[in-house]
Amino acid sequence: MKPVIVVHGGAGTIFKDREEGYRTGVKRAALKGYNILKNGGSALEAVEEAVVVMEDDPHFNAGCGSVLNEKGDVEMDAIIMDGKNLASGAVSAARCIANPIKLARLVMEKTDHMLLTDRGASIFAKAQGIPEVPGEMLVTDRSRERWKANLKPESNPAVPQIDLGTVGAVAIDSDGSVACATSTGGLTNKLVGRVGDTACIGSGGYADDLVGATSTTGHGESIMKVVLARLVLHHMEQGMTPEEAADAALSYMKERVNGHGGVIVISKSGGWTAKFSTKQMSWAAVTDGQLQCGIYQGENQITTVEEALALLLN
Ligand SMILES: NC(=O)C[C@H](N)C(=O)O
Repeated sequence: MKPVIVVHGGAGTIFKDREEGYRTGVKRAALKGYNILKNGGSALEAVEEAVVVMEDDPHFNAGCGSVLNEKGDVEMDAIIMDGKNLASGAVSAARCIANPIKLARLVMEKTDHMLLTDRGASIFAKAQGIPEVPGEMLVTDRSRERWKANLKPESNPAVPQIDLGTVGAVAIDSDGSVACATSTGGLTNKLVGRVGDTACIGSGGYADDLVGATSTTGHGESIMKVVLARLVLHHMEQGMTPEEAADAALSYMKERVNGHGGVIVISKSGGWTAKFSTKQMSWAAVTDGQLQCGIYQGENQITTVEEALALLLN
């Protein structure tokens, strides 16, 4: 099987001055994951590392760069899933760690559980030797400004949600195994303790070697109502291509609950797509030595991996 990785940097509206940062970020993440796959690494490893790259990049709403809750704090959700055996691990309302996706993987591998939240996630992180980082280190000037602006009585609650920026990855490795990973700071000015779609299996992501894998982004409460990731896979089980399945699931979410978002999808045969019902979604994919990337509907910039690497290193 030819390895493939697809990543997203969130669905929503990306402001012009931030486009380049998003493009570079998703390309870097996809190349990192692809390199792992090319060297015989597993899909699970590839999606985790790709997500770590974006959690560490302050452009994205995950890890450093996460949006702030109503109290001005970062609380993060993340999930990882292995298509081989349907194992998954997740954390919600996780605080003061750099890479929630790593903690999610430890939940999967070191506990009998699938989701740890808030204080429990912190206790577990400490027990696993994950360094605590001061919450402030995850906060960018931009997220603080937006948080403050949204506290003003005249602020429009719909506006803060337009540039989302959750991150995710799906991959298939040379053994034909699939995996997904998704990580987010959630929604700006959310209530303390709000658990979003990202931490919930079937909503924020799903992976099954018998079908394929999906990672989602968008309005979490809508995604949870339609269990978006599992819905995409359900459509593929019924014979749809990744593209048809993504379109059908996103249309259903729009029509049924007026929800918008995006998905990246990979099938068990290596077919893939990146689709969104928002104005934009940053995404990148690597397969066959070729990197593809886009932000706008219908956009697909294609370069060779060598060209992309040369540009990124400059
Ligand atoms: N940016 C996003 O995708 C937000 C995320 N789905 C949430 O609602 O927590």
